[in-house]
Amino acid sequence: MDTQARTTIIEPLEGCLTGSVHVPGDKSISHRAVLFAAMAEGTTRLSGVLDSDDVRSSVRAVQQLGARVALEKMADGSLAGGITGWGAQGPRTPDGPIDCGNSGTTARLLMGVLAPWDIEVELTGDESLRRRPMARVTAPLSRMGARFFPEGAATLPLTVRGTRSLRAAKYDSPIASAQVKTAVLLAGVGAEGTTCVTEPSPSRNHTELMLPLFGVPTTAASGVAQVCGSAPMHACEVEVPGDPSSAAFLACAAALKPGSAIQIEGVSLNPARIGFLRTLEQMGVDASRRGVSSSGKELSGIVSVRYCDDLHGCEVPAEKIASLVDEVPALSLVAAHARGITVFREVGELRVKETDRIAAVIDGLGLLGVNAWMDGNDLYIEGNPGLQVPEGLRLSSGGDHRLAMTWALAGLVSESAVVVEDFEAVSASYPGFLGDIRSLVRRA
Ligand SMILES: O=C(O)C1=C[C@@H](OP(=O)(O)O)[C@@H](O)[C@H](O)C1
Ligand SMILES: C=C(OP(=O)(O)O)C(=O)O
Repeated sequence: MDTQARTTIIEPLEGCLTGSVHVPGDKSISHRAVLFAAMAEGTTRLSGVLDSDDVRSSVRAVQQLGARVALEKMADGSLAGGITGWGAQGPRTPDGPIDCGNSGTTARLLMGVLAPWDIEVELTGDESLRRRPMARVTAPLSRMGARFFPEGAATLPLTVRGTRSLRAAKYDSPIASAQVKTAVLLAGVGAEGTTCVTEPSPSRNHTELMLPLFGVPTTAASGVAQVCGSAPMHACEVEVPGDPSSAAFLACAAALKPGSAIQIEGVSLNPARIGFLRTLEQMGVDASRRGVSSSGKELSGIVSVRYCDDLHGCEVPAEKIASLVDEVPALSLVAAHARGITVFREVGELRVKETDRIAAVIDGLGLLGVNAWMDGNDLYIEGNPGLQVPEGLRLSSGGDHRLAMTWALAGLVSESAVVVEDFEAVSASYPGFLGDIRSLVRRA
């Protein structure tokens, strides 16, 4: 690998992928573990926390708000240690704005964390985060009594003004978003009465599974997530399993690289997160999972994936998109190598992630010689079995970690190198991606 002026040359893998690997901690669960520990009374012990730029944004934020963080880097690269929360005393007013960096989860969840306190905090982020929609969270929180400035602000920077007299709410979310659901539920933890959220299809449920560990009465049944406030949160122990969204990149690599057969160990097998395995299976891939342990109600285990020499297109229905929302770029690359057409229904949300991932996938696959298009909010990909990347191909991540890994994958499984601009964006979620994938290479 050569790095020059923010471009990285990704050389093809010199052999198939075999053996076992552990992926780093789950990003969604790490954010929640850090934020909930900061909200709680006492010292929460955490292990397996992902050390990435996005999670560091959450860690810095809670430090600015008065939580005491004593996390250390472990030999396996994870963070472990204690976080002593502000508990009943509440967060303190930070010295200046809180910079959420590139992390949508940090910004949106913090709004819910701050809403039930008499505090004014300015939130901001990098160029990408300052373009992303925030009204989806400010609207329900405003109905509960929180205020946001400038009045009507729909993007960062904005100032949250919370209130101790926050009202509980019943919120029928128009989108399946775990960030929206979590922000409302966290606000509800500090409001008197029952706060509940419904959504059009199930989004990831890590919040509902973790809040009871911190002593918050929480239920989730028949599509309704509910908390009873106001509830004091107390310290507990949280063990973070491996990230299925990171595992998905290794799984897609194994499915595409001839001769490969890998096991990914210690991965979260939360059904709301492993839609990518079902989609790979539908495309003909031998992909399986085996649960071996659990932390609280989060199951984790081993994912096994083998190379597939007869990939075929499939249809992913709208109600399954939330279970693989961050994996659509990587799965699109697999679809680009498959026979026939793959369609991902109702993926309009991808337009407002770190980049417009729809435009990026269509443009990037176009440069690979693969036809992809949108019809309404459905993404279509017409695969090309035997696809090889053209010599000298240059693709840009646009600063988006999922695209950095998707375009790297295009080169890793091909016969020619690919130049990826701004590959460093991987540090948002999976700084060790290239090292992990190369650790699986066995020369023929
Ligand atoms: O709650 C979370 O941890 C996340 C929810 C999803 O976003 P939305 O809530 O916007 O769907 C996902 O894309 C993001 O990577 C993490
Ligand atoms: C969309 C993502 O994260 P966030 O919304 O936290 O920036 C992602 O990790 O792909």
